[in-house]
Amino acid sequence: MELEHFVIACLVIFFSILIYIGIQKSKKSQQNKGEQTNNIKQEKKINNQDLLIPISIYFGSQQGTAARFANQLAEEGKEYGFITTEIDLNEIEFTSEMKQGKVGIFCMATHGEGEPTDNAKKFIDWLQQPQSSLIEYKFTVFGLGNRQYEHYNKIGKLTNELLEKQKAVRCYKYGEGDANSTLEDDFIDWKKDLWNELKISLKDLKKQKPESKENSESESESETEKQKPEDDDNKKRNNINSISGSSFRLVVNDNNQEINFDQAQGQFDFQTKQFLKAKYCQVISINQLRQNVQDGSTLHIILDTGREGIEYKTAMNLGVYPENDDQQILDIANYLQENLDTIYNLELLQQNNKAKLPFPSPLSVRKILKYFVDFNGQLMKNTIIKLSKITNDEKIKDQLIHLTTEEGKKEFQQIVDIQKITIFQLIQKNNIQLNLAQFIELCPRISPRLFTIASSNIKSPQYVEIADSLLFDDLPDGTQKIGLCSQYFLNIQKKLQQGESVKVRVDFRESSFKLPDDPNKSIVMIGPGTGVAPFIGFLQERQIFLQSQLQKHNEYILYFGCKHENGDFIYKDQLREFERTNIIDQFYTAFSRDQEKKVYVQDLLNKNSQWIYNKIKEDSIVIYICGSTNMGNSVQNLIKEILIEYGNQSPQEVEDKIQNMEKLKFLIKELW
Ligand SMILES: Cc1cc2nc3c(=O)[nH]c(=O)nc-3n(C[C@H](O)[C@H](O)[C@H](O)COP(=O)(O)O)c2cc1C
Repeated sequence: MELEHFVIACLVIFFSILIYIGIQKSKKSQQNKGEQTNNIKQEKKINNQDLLIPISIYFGSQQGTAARFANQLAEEGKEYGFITTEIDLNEIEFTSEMKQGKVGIFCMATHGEGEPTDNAKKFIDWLQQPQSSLIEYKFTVFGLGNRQYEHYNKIGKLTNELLEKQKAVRCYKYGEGDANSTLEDDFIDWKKDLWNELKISLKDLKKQKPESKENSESESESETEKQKPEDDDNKKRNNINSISGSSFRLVVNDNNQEINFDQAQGQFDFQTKQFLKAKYCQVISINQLRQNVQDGSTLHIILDTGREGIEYKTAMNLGVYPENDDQQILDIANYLQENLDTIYNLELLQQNNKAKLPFPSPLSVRKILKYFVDFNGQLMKNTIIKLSKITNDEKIKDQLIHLTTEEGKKEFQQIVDIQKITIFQLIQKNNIQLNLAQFIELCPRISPRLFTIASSNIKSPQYVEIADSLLFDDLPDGTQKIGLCSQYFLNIQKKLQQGESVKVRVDFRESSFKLPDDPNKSIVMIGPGTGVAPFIGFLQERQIFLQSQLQKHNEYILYFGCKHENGDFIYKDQLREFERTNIIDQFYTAFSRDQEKKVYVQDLLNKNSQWIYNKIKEDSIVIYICGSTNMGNSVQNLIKEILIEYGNQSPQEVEDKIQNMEKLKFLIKELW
């Protein structure tokens, strides 16, 4: 009997322990889940009624990342009860926007060689002058840069320093991110406490009443809904119930009339605005520039700018707006249960005069997907979070959120960095049901791809030439992923071969590569691979110049490098002809893999170090470096070593000398 009691007592204790462990485990897992959600949403939100402080989120962006970050902050800020508006720095009057009582968050990318983006140039100039309006203005800055560049995040840092110098008041710490590795994580880390700290540091600022202009999103949305009653049938036809935070909806247009891009009016997303300003050029030809394509492929593309309207300059940059592949567009339309020919009108949901449209309308599904939705780009955590809000399947929701957490970091890297999964693949894999408007809101717009023009406007004012080294990523399953623009040009090449006429949308941008004003200055051009492109234009120009000159006053020296003389020696015949006809005075070639010991352009340059030193000392040369950042950094380091060795100068003196050469445009770089 006693034994029986003892056994029962033991069992009770055993099961109690089991139950206790179970409860603790479940508590812990709930806590973990809570923590994950909190990580995403930050410490939760403030009451809309309490705080409606307007915050402007400015961006200096070239290719759209800073604009995307600004948009993300604007959406998040609204969730926290602020009245946030993202603003292109090119579109405002600074003195009236930036003054005491106002708040600005600046997302600033650095471009060129430590330069502001095109849309931030005027702002940086303005900020460098004394501005009394900035006294007591509240600000914070996040810089976007890439550590491979010498002037890492120069513009983010400069904006931050100048605002401080102008006696503006910091309301949150400065942050910056590295596009070479951890940009989005750096951004997430920086903004972790942003909204909660702003809540404290801005508490004394003038608030706006909820019913006044640019209302909070939920209110404006319901207002719009009130204005546009819809029956069920209509709702189905109009297809769209967008994700939370959505700014527009799509309504079927029965007139079947698409908009002509040149007549588009309204306020558009940063990249859509750039797209609409761009112009179409006819493609004349696309040919292979390499001798063999075993190791890769480089295409030579000739475009006709038309006889009037478009003017370009030698070695300018050309922005190409690639289009999505037709088969992919069809697959996506099928998945979204859309007909490619359906034409939609786009209607803003918010009564906000600063809201931006993602594309002009009326427009067909085909064209929306073709021109305005980047579904092939690198997946960002913010996109995955948005996707998790769309699915109703809790398990998938959790899996998606997990990917964006610290614990899911390895999986994220595997899926995004290694497998290079796209947003559409992720949607398909998880069988997530969504509509076209949701898909558009998930994806960024397509960024222009920048090329340095490889022709001279003096030799051929009507025709622009570029070289595109095609981008292929090897995937773990043995297949390859091809870059959007590479696929685009290959598709065009096929169409041309079939006799079709094709146009591409392009714009022209200033570059720092200009020939010296002084015709007596010699130039050293260092451009391995497609880095040789701007020098083709320079050499064409010299050819024309020398035809009318009896005597040369300077020298043109070219350093070119590639893997094999009979493989990837692009522009080979043209360059050899320039050499033969003395358009190039000295031509040095480094074929890195044609002999046992690898040789690069910097090795050849090193052999001529005494000559280079003498010329730098006399200020009689301009050195141009074009190509990869790695190569550019190695060449620049070599120049520093030469100055130290022959000039007997200290490292600091050499740094100053290099800076001065860059300032005087005796050393000009274009690296990517
Ligand atoms: C042509 C080119 C030049 C760049 N120059 C710099 C630079 O000098 N310093 C730097 O920190 N980052 C530089 N970057 C990196 C960009 O700042 C970074 O990629 C950023 O995320 C781009 O933002 P955006 O897409 O808004 O233009 C450069 C990028 C490109 C493509």
